[in-house]
Amino acid sequence: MLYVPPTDSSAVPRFAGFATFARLPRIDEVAHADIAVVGVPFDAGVSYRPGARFGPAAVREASRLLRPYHPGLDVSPFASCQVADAGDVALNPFNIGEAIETLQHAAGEFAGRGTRMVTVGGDHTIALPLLRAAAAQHGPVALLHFDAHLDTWDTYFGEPYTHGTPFRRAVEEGVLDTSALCHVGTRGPLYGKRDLDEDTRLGFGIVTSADVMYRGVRETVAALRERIGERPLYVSVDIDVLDPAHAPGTGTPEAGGMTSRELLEILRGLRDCHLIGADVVEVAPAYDHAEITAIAASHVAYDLVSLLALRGGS
Ligand SMILES: N=C(N)NCCCC(=O)O
Ligand SMILES: [Zn+2]
Ligand SMILES: [Zn+2]
Repeated sequence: MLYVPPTDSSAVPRFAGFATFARLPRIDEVAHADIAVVGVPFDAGVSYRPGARFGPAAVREASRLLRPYHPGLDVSPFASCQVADAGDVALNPFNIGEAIETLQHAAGEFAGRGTRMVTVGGDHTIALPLLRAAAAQHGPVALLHFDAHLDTWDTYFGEPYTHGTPFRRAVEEGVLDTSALCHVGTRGPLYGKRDLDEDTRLGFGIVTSADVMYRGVRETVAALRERIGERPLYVSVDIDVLDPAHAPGTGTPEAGGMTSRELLEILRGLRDCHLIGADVVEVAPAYDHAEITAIAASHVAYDLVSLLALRGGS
């Protein structure tokens, strides 16, 4: 099967032309997309620095240098199935509830067309509607949540739908398989010890940023694979899981984070898992330097696309 490839960077310089993710075709240029990279420029759910609404554009711009073969996974993701850039889902920036509904509906439409999504945010609020849509298709899903933060807090200023609360809502709504949930890269001060107790009660395991350092990537991957098993898996990557040295351009940075090398290697360790969808969120380019964060996020998205592509067009 021949798939519409990205623009050939030896024919058209990679700094020329429209910035689609990895220079992929737009979704309207292909008959069918097996995998779509979807931007969600939305940041009305943030508790500190705003700006993640500009994340998708920055990640696309930073993705021009990606190449078509992934040696770590031994896959050419754009040749093993049709991958396309679906542009952005336009959400109401003044109404979080409506924005969540709109994204859930859009994600359901991708699923209905047989297109798996790698979503580029946007703040972490968007994980909730994406998980709802994933569960509508697969039943409650396993979740690996890469983040400095738990994002299982209850409310902010009395509001239930924020970037600090999506995974508590997801558990309450029954869209997650509570036997297969884990945060990875957690660190930094909390509001109280109760945060951890409540998080455990919701069903989450935690591999902290320090655990990754002490155990190393191999042991970390083994523990995660054990927890996830064969279940349909959703991966949510908050770019602030990386140390601010590796991802300064984000809204709620915390010192002591993982390196981008650790994160990418852990993701590659998930090659045998049944990944059904993923997101990369919280890139806020206004605080970035030399595209460090956007480049890291573009590589994370490329790895997630590659993991999905390992299963071909299915
Ligand atoms: N970056 C995300 N998703 N959440 C951080 C919320 C931390 C806080 O405001 O206390
Ligand atoms: Zn975070
Ligand atoms: Zn988060």
